[in-house]
Amino acid sequence: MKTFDELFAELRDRAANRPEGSGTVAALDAGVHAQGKKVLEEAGEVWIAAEHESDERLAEEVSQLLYRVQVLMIGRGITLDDVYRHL
Ligand SMILES: N=c1c2ncn([C@@H]3O[C@H](COP(=O)(O)OP(=O)(O)OP(=O)(O)O)[C@@H](O)[C@H]3O)c2ncn1[C@@H]1O[C@H](COP(=O)(O)O)[C@@H](O)[C@H]1O
Repeated sequence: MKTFDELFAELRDRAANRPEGSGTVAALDAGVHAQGKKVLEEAGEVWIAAEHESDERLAEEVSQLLYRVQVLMIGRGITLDDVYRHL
């Protein structure tokens, strides 16, 4: 179990250290266009799960959307503070 902030720190570490086999490194290397498509794809899956699937499936899809949003943020070089100041 990890929090949103802990996942972000972990992904930034992946970006900095580029361990072999990391899906995050591959997603970052794919560029912002591909990262954006993943965000949209996962958002659609969240919507479908919310209307038609179980709470557990919905929670899983939300977790994947949060991951994809964080990858996009790191790809563009923005931080959690950049976002939090708008909340
Ligand atoms: N939380 C996630 C996470 N959520 C989603 N995903 C990726 O997103 C995929 C699911 O999304 P899709 O629906 O697009 O599935 P898919 O089309 O089958 O996947 P792809 O072929 O597109 O990769 C998963 O198979 C993972 O590749 C994640 N990948 C990694 N994490 C966490 O990120 C951290 C770093 O991971 P690595 O970079 O892989 O070491 C670890 O803590 C992981 O648990």
